[in-house]
Amino acid sequence: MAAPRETPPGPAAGRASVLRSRVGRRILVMFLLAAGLPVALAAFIGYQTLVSFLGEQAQRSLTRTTRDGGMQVLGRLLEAKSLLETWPPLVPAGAGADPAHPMLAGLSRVFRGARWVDDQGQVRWQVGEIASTAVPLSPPRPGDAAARLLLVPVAGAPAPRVMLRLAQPQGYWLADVHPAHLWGPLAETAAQAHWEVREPGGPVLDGLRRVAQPHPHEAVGRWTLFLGGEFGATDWEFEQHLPPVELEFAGLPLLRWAVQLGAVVLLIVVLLSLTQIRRTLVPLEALLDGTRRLARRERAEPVQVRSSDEFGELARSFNEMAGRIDAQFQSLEALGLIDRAIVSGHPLPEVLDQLLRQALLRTGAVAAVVVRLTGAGGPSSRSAGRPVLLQWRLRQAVDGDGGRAESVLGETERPRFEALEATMDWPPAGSVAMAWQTLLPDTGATHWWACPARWQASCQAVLLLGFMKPPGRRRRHEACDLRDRLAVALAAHEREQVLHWRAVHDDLTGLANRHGLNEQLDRCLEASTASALAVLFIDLDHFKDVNDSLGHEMGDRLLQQAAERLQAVVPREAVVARAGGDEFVIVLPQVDEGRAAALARQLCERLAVPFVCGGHEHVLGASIGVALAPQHGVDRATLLRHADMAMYQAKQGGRGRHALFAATMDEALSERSRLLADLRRAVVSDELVLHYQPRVDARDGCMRSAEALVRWQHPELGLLSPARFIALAEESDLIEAIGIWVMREACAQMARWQRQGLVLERVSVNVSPRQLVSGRLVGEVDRALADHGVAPDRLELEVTESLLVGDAKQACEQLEAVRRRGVLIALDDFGTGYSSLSTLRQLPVDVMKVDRAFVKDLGQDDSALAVTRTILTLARSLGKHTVAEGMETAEQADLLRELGCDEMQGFFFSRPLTPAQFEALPQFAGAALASIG
Ligand SMILES: Nc1nc2c(ncn2[C@@H]2O[C@H](COP(=O)(O)OP(=O)(O)OP(=O)(O)O)[C@@H](O)[C@H]2O)c(=O)[nH]1
Repeated sequence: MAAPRETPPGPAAGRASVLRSRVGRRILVMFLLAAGLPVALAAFIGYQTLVSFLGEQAQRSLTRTTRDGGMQVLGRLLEAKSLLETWPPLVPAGAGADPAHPMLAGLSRVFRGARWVDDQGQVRWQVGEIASTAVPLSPPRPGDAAARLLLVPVAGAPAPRVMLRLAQPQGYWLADVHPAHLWGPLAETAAQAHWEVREPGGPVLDGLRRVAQPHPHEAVGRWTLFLGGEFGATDWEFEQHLPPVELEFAGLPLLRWAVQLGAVVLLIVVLLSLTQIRRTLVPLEALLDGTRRLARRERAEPVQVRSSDEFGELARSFNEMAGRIDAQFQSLEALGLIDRAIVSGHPLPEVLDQLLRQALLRTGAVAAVVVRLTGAGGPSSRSAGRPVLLQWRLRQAVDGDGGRAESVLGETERPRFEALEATMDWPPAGSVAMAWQTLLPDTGATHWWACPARWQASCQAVLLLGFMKPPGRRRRHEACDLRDRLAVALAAHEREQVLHWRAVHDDLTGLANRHGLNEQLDRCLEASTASALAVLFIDLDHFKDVNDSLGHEMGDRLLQQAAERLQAVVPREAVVARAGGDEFVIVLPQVDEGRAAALARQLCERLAVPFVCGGHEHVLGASIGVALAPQHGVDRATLLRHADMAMYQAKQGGRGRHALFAATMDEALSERSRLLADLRRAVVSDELVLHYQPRVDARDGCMRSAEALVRWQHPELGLLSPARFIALAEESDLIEAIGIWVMREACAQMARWQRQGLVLERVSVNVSPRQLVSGRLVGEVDRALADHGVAPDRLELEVTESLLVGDAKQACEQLEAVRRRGVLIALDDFGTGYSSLSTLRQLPVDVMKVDRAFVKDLGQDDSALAVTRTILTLARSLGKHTVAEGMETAEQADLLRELGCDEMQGFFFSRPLTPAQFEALPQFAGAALASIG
């Protein structure tokens, strides 16, 4: 293929390009070969035939002239013979003496010499010279021919002498034939040819001058002269050699003629072929150029081929195809622009406007309208569920602004739109004008075509196109393409909206999530620079218990109910969000402190109303912290943090209430966070220590066991009691790690004492309900006992009644498992809880500890004595071992002993002691402790 050229070829360029085109050259060469070869072949064959014919002719003529030459030589011989015959047999008198005798003159012209020899062999007469030495002078023998030619070689001569012997009645003639006379006829033509005369196989006879260098291709004419009859001699062979020049010259005109003819033929062929090639190539070039332009996606100019043959037909088809492809390119380009706008997330109105413009341009419509049927404006929109006349554009203002009314159509329009398949003349002619048409300016359309844009089987929208006359198939096809884009654009927009909605909303409650809260709070803060704004941080009280006791599903339902209650209470303009877990945040724009506090109170009351879930009532309540902008903060983070602090304060203050943020809270909370961080470090860096408080047998005052109590040796604050950090640990989940550490350390200490020979029956440690919730208690107990080689019955675990609030079943199962190993379980703070007797009865406990609240009033308050008695009686009736704690006086000890308590513990006997102090107790050896208080 020819290399692509940039300039489009005109007719002149088309002509010039005939020889530049490879195809053109190839065809031309083919034509030339097709015509030239036969001409050349014919010329060659003709020439050869002619040359051969002329050669034959020449040969024939040569043979003829050779024969003529031979015949002339024969004539000379005959002349010589007749001359001798006419000579008288006797030498005429005086003849020999007179050299001017006319006979002698004739004789000397023919012979070089002649001699008459008589019968006796006497030379009677001689004229001229005869080479007598070389001549056999023998007389003719009888029977010899009268005339005889003799060839007499002469030393040094180029040819033998030709002698003629003629017998006469009294003698004979011997004459030496003059070579000039004999070979004269041949010598006349010696300028063009040369002759050779010889006897067969003999030497050359003629003695004529020879061409020095014979021509290699000379022509030769041969003829044999019979001499046997007349002269009794051997035949002479005549050869005439002629150079070939004459023959070639004879063929030249023909050659010239043939060349000229061939040239004329070739010229005609070239002209004809060029004409034909041009007729083929010019349309081909035009088509090729058209194809290239099409490939370059340049605007398709029709290919100009003015002929009615196949090329004309091809050009017409090509133009048609190019037109279609061009239209498709443009369509694809337009669709590509729309696609790009969709993919790059351009705003929906922009995408729709682009689409409507293209609809007008590509379909020839005078009006293009989008009616949206689904998702129009989101669930809260006034148009929800009703068709919306979303956007339109008219041909008469294609470059101006389009219309974007978002006009909501009547509910009755929906079924009409939904029932649509792509239809022409919709609504049918003559029907009442549709409501949507009245919302548009005058479009001038006489026919409407509706294309329903479906997405996942639901009709999202309808693209309505108004025409002046019914559109053709191609235009309808274009409309369908645009309709598909419309479906995609709307679906993408909707998906975007859903994704955004999901990103800023909480799935469970439908409220704003933390991201949504951040967005909206920022927006409110921007809008309320001048006015006040309140942030309410709400945390449900003891919500975890609901989860633990009823499961997460119930917890979820309860969160939903709480969210509904919040929304029902707050004003319309408030933002309600779920910040996470059981935490909600309400942003109240334009409220003062009093209004915010009143609303917080109202919310507390509302949330304190029991929730009904799963057929049961649940009392929850909430703690609310209130922070106000601008006095408590002007940015989102500060306001939320301060509201959270206030909420914490409300929790600390007893829950079910609200608290307004105060600057001091910040201080307290900062300290709390510092302490929490220190505690986290303390657990891993051995800052915790155990002190042991002896427990004394009420009967004999001997120390039987001890309670391990944790202390924190803070590097800066000194030794801290559990009251300073256990609550913090409980809130932060550090309690489990602390509980495990306490149990392991107590076992380790027991093992050390054991190795020292110090005997203690049991050590008791406190177990947090959270240790039971985690489900790891049994494993940790096993590991602690095994690691330190302590018998299970030397360990006692103290639990509180609060374990029954959560998943009591799981807690009891774990305690039962521990108990089966021989470890004792003590119920701490017995009497302060609310457990029913039947529940208590089922608890897997061995020991019941009477709370110090009852013990401390013994001897001062009769009711305390009554309660303590009841508790001890109850415990005994259940078969439990009893321990009373908080013993501070001897009176209390006496009373408890009287009431039948098994063991006692308190300052009266001993404060909690370090291991070293504990080891130093003399009672460790079994003495009564009563005396050491
Ligand atoms: N059902 C349910 N529970 C959740 C969800 N998100 C968090 N929680 C639980 O909600 C509880 C919130 O814990 P806290 O607020 O610390 O516990 P609380 O019992 O309310 O304690 P106070 O706030 O001190 O009264 C945790 O147990 C979480 O596991 C949720 O989406 N659904």
